Amino acid sequence: MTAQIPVIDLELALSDDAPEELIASVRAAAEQVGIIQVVNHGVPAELIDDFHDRIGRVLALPREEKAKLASPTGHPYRGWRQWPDDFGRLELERFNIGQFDTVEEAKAAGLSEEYAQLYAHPNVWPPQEPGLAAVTRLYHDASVGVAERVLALYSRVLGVPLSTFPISGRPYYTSFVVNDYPTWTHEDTGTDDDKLLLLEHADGSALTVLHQRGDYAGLQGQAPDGSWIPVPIVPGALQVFSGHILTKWTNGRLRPGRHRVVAGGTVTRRSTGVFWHPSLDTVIEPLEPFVGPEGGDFEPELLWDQAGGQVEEYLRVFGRPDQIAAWRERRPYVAELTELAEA
Ligand SMILES: O=C(O)CCC(=O)C(=O)O
Ligand SMILES: [Fe+2]
Repeated sequence: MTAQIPVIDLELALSDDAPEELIASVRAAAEQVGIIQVVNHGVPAELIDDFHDRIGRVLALPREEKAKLASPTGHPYRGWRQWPDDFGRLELERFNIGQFDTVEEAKAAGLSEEYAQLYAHPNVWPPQEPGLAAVTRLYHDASVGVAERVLALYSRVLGVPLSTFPISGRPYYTSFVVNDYPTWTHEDTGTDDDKLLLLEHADGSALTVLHQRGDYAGLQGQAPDGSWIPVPIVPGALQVFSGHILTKWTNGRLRPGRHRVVAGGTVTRRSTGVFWHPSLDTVIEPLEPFVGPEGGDFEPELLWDQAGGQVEEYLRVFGRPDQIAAWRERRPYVAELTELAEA
């Protein structure tokens, strides 16, 4: 059977009378692709629309207004940022929101003094959208609820109790990004590989819950044979990617959902990702039901060791010299673009 990214009725799949074919399609997708689409997922459509309308108004502001929304300390995962390609052309615009606004808020949620320092770099809330912070919180929490339910579904298809996964009793670690992709205005070779706006990757999360808007299937998920499966825009659906943590937990039984974004369409494509992880003090390692006598295939790693150094690692691999300088000097960074897109 060729690999597929099924659209799953989440409530039905979690119910006692879930049809066996439905469970089988979830199992096949989780084992082969690591991506599903879910409907009947419990996030109200009005909440998704409200969030997207608000963030959409922010992203539609003139560039000089948006430049004021860059992280004041040059943090690559806070506030607004444009991302040029190797030719200096706009490839992706992002708005990142940290899980907590302040160190104090992080500590109140149960983070240690050390871990709470991640939030010493403040979020940037646009003054033009006073309600955005509250709506983001609701949308974030609802997306986390989807991740929890999908993990419950995956534990069902794997035949293990949900309590196998070390997620209870401590605060989750999450990150949050809005991606805004320009339409393609350059030469079209007719090959997807030549118009990638986000290169192929799998997320570092346990699960990622993603909402997408646009007028073409720009998101693609990778099949086991390396081919790419378009993930169409299904009204009301959310996409759920398995991240590296889920793969490590299941000792490779569940595949990380490799995905990429190809340009196209006639309107700006937009997506919002909520990256869901266990708490920062979790040692990520293959869990007992998935490990045979020969031991696990992955080395244990404290999540903090990855998350705490994420900015440095990101800048080491992808940072441009002026971006790195801005971060070292704790000042805002706005990328230079060769061709300035409208607004
Ligand atoms: O825009 C998309 O559909 C995917 C975004 C994504 O993969 C990411 O932000 O990690
Ligand atoms: Fe991703």
